[in-house]
This record gives sequence, C-alpha cells and structure tokens, in this order.
Amino acid sequence: MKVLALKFENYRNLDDAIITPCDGVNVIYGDNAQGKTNLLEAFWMFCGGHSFRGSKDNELIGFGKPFAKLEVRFFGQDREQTASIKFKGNKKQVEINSVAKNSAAALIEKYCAVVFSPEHLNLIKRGPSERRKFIDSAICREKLKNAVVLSKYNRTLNQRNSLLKDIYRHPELEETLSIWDNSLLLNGAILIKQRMEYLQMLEKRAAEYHFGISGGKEQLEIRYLSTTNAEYGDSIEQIHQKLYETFEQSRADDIRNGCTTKGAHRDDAEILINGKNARLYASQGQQRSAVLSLKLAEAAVLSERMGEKPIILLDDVMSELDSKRQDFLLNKLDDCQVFITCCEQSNKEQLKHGKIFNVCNGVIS
Ligand SMILES: Nc1ncnc2c1ncn2[C@@H]1O[C@H](COP(=O)(O)OP(=O)(O)OP(=O)(O)O)[C@@H](O)[C@H]1O
Repeated sequence: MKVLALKFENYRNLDDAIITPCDGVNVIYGDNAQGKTNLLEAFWMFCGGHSFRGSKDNELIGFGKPFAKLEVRFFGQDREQTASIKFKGNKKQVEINSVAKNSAAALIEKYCAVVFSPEHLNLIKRGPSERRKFIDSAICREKLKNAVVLSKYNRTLNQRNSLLKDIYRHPELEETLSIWDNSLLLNGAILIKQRMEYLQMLEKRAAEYHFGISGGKEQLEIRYLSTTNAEYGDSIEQIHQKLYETFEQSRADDIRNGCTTKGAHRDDAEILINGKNARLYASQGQQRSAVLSLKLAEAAVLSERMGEKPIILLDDVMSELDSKRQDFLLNKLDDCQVFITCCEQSNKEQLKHGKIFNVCNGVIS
C-alpha cells in the first residue's frame, strides 16, 4: 500500500495543506513541538480512526476550529482509492471511495500501517501485559474471528474471577466453576496457539531486521513463556489438555487468591539479544533497535498474511541509535513506504534517496 496524497484541514496545529509523499523513505524534519508527530498521526488515523497516542477525537481538532478533516488518496488492493474522516465534537464521519460508512472500523481492511512511537519501548521495558497486548492486537488485526476469541476469553475470565471471589465466602459455589472453565479452556487453547504461530513468524522477520540494524552483531530471539507448559508445535487439543491439567492443579490457589492464577492472561514473551533477556541486560540503543525490529517484523508478517505492504510510521526513532543503525532505517527500508520524524540536521543529510518534509510551526514545506 502507498499513500499518494494526504490533505488536512484544521488538524491539530498543522496549516491546511496537501502533501504528496514519495514511494520510499519520507523524512519529516523539524525542531521540537512543530507538528511532526501530528503529521505522522494523520497518516495513521486511516487505520480505524483512532490516534496511536490515545487522544480523544475532539483533541484532534485545531484549537478554536469547528471541525477537522483528513483526506487520503492511496494505492491499495491494486487500485487507487480515497478515504476521508471528518471529526466534529466526538463524532466522526467516514467515507471510503466517496461512500459513507457507519464506522471508522470499515477502514481497517482497506488501509494498513504499522507505527513505532517511543511509548512502544515499554514492550521491552515493562511487564508481560505490554507484550501480550502487542501480540494480541497484531493477531486481532488480521482476522475478526481472532478478536472474537480474545474477547470471549477475557469475558469468561472476568466471570470466573468474580465467581472465585464469591467461592471464598460461599464454598458451595465451587461446583459451578466448571461452567466458566469449559469456555476458558477452549478459547484459551485457541488464543495460545494463535499467539505461538504468530510469534514464530514474527521472530524470523524480527531477527533478520535486528541483524541488519545492528550491522550483523546481534541475534534477536523471542520465546513464548507459557504458564501452562504449552510448547511450539502443540496442537490446540494438546494445549487444551495442558490447560485443563494446570487449572486442576491450581484450583486451590485460585480460590485462595480469588483470581485465575494461570492461563493465557498470565503468559509472557521473552525477548533476548545474543541470548540475554533484553529487559534486564540490553542498552537503551539495543532495546530501541529490538522494538524497531519487532515493529518492522509486524509490518512484514502483516504484508505476508494480507498481501499488502503496510506503510511504516516511525516517530522519534533516531535518538539513542548510532549512525550505522540510523543509516539502516534511512536507506535500507526502501521496499516499503516509510515516514520517519527526526530533529537532527545530520539525519536529513544521511538520507540517500527519498523526500524531506520540513515542519515549522505547523507549516510543511
Ligand atoms: N488540537 C490541537 N490544536 C492546535 N495545536 C495542537 C493541538 N494538539 C496539539 N497541538 C500542538 O501541536 C504542537 C506540535 O506537536 P507534535 O507532537 O506534533 O510535536 P513534534 O514536532 O512531534 O515535537 P517533538 O519533536 O518534541 O516530539 C504541540 O506544541 C501541541 O501543543
């Protein structure tokens, strides 16, 4: 997929304009607080209509303006297409190819992008829930039915946990636990299988990117850490059986703690650089390179599974990277359309082929 043109009106601090990026690497350059991330966010908004910064719709509208509107012309699914989103108050009006849509979710299957922002460093720096969220959201983006499995799992987990709290006070309720166990086992086994399959694909691509970014010095690995002894290659039935055995063994603990202590919601993925846990041992630059590799790998897997290369949006990636790693991002990713924000003049000068957009006080030149 390639963006051919982006038009914005009253969007955050950006001056109204139409910009036409190149097919390869586009550098968005400027000092702090000029509107670089705002521009990157505008490219992202067509992936379902939500900001990657978690902003509310009305925060996207330029101060004192009645509405904001974004329009994109892009090449995707072998043809030129258009989409627009108008934000007014907390409502959005979405059109795809001049046809009004009920929800911005309709954009998901048409337009695809992967974004890296500094908050994604939490993928390595923080606890297991960040990594589960990353894997689960990637899986859910691929198929609606994956999202259904995850939502059923979470719903049943909440219901089982409420029951566990009640059992503490009313032990006679324990026999009703199996009502929730059946659904949790089934959806948990499917979810774990999907995650493992996804991680195997992701690891292969991420290791290639990390090897490239680090100039061939570092080996990246990702391991699924299961609380139920599930292993790569297990069938759904085998994972189901392991989950069943784990639930049986941890039932007393679950009742004592008033929550489900093991299962897909407690699993993790360990990220290793040269065999060592990246969270504990990697430098800032190595952690940043690893997260970038994961994000680029996410884009590669998405393009293999959906048959469409997503655009890649990289916000503030250059800091903490040495010039060889920066060179990789600026000059070796040109088989995709890439947008990279940066503040350093030297990054602009490093770009061999591509387009540079200067952003100064919301004005793009
Ligand atoms: N709804 C809005 N209307 C007008 N201005 C806004 C709105 N939302 C944010 N801004 C302003 O946009 C400015 C630019 O923000 P942006 O995050 O794009 O900066 P940046 O160029 O990426 O800077 P940095 O390099 O520091 O990350 C900020 O000063 C912010 O106050």
